[in-house]
Amino acid sequence: MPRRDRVSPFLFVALFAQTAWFADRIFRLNALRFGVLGTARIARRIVADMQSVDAIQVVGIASRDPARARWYADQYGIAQAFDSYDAMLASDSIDAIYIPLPPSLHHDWALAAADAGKHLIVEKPVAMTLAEAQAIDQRCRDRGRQWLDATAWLHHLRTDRIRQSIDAGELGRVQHISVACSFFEPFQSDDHRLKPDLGGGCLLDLGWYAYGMARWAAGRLPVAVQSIGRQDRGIWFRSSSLLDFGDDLTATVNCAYDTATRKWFEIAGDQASIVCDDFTRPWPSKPARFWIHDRAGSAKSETFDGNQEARMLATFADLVSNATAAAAMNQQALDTQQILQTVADGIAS
Ligand SMILES: NC(=O)C1=CN([C@@H]2O[C@H](COP(=O)(O)OP(=O)(O)OC[C@H]3O[C@@H](n4cnc5c(N)ncnc54)[C@H](OP(=O)(O)O)[C@@H]3O)[C@@H](O)[C@H]2O)C=CC1
Ligand SMILES: O=C1CO[C@H](CO)[C@@H](O)[C@@H]1O
Repeated sequence: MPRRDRVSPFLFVALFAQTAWFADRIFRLNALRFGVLGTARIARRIVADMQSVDAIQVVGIASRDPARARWYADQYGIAQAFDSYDAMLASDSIDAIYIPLPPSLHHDWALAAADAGKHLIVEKPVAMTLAEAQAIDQRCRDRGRQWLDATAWLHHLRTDRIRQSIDAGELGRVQHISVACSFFEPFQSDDHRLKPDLGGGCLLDLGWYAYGMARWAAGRLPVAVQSIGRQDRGIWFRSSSLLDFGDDLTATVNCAYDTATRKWFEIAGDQASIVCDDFTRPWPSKPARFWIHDRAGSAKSETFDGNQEARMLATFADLVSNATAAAAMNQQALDTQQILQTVADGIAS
C-alpha cells in the first residue's frame, strides 16, 4: 500500500511555538509595561536601559507639562504621553511606574502608584525619612505590589563577585570598610540637589551610595554612629561618619559636594583588602573593575562587562513575573534610609 505523506502534528506545535516566541520577542507581548513619572535627566538613561530589556516595555511618560511629555515620548520612542501624573497612574495599559522625581516627592507618588495597583521602581533616595520609606514598603505589601530602589550598582556582576569573595574568605576576617562619594558642585541651574524643600543635599543624594555601601558590605545595621557635617545654603555639603557594626567591624564614610568626583571603597580584612574606585557606576570608557591587595603588597584586578541598570531592571521584571518580593533588596534600602536618618539626627544634635 502506498505511504501517504502526512504533516506531523509535532511540526504544527513547533511552528506555533516558534511563531509565538518571535511575536513575544518582537512585540514584547508579555513584557512588564512601564510608565515614567516626570521627564528627569536620569530617565533618559533608564528609559534606554528599559528598552534594552526584553521583559520590559516602556509604554508611557507623564509630565506636569503636556507638551514636555509629548516631546519626550516622541524623542525616546514611547507610545503614550500623559498630561498629568494622575492620568498615567489611572491607565490600565501600565503595570509598573518608574519614579525619578526629586526626593521629597518620592513618598507621595510611590503611595499613589501602589494605590493605583502599580509595581514601582523608585529612584534613590527612596524617601526623606525612614518612616516614609517604611510607609512605601508597607503600602506595597498591602497592595501586593513589588518595589525596588534604583540603586543600580548593587546589581552589577562585579558586586556579586565582591560578595562572593568576601563570603569565600578571600579577605580573611573583614574588619573595616571605608567609602567616599562626592562631586564638586556641578549643579544644573535650579537643581533639586540644592533645594532643601525638594530633598537636596549630599547626604540623601551621595550618602545613599556611601552609607548604603557600608551597610551592604557589613550586611547589617550599625550599633553606633558618630557623625560630623557641614551645611551650606540650607543643605548638607559634607558629612563624615564613624560606624560601629559590632563584632569588631567598623566603617568610615564620607560624602560631599565640596570635593572632586570620588566613588570608591575599600573593604579591609585581616588577610587582604578589596579596593574599587568607581563602585556607583564604572568610569566612562573603562570596564568595571576592582583590586584585591594581599598582605605582601601585590594586587590583582578583575574586570567585568555588563550594564548594571539593565541587570537591575531585568531582575525587577523577573521578581514581578514570579510574584516574589525583593525582600533582601528592600531591607538594604530601608536600612540605608535608617542610617542616613541616624547620621542627620546625629549631626543636628
Ligand atoms: N540612579 C542614578 O544613577 C541616578 C539617580 N538620580 C535620582 O533620580 C531622581 C531625579 O534626579 P534628576 O534626574 O536629577 O532629576 P531632574 O531634576 O532632572 O528631573 C526631575 C523631574 O521631576 C519632575 N518634577 C516634578 N515636580 C518637580 C518639582 N517640584 N521640581 C522639579 N522637578 C519636578 C520634573 O518632570 P516634569 O516637569 O516633566 O513633570 C523633572 O523633570 C532623584 O531622586 C535623584 O537622586 C539622579 C541621577 C542618577
Ligand atoms: O545618583 C546620582 C548619580 O551620581 C550623581 C553624582 O555623580 C548624583 O548626583 C546623582 O543623584
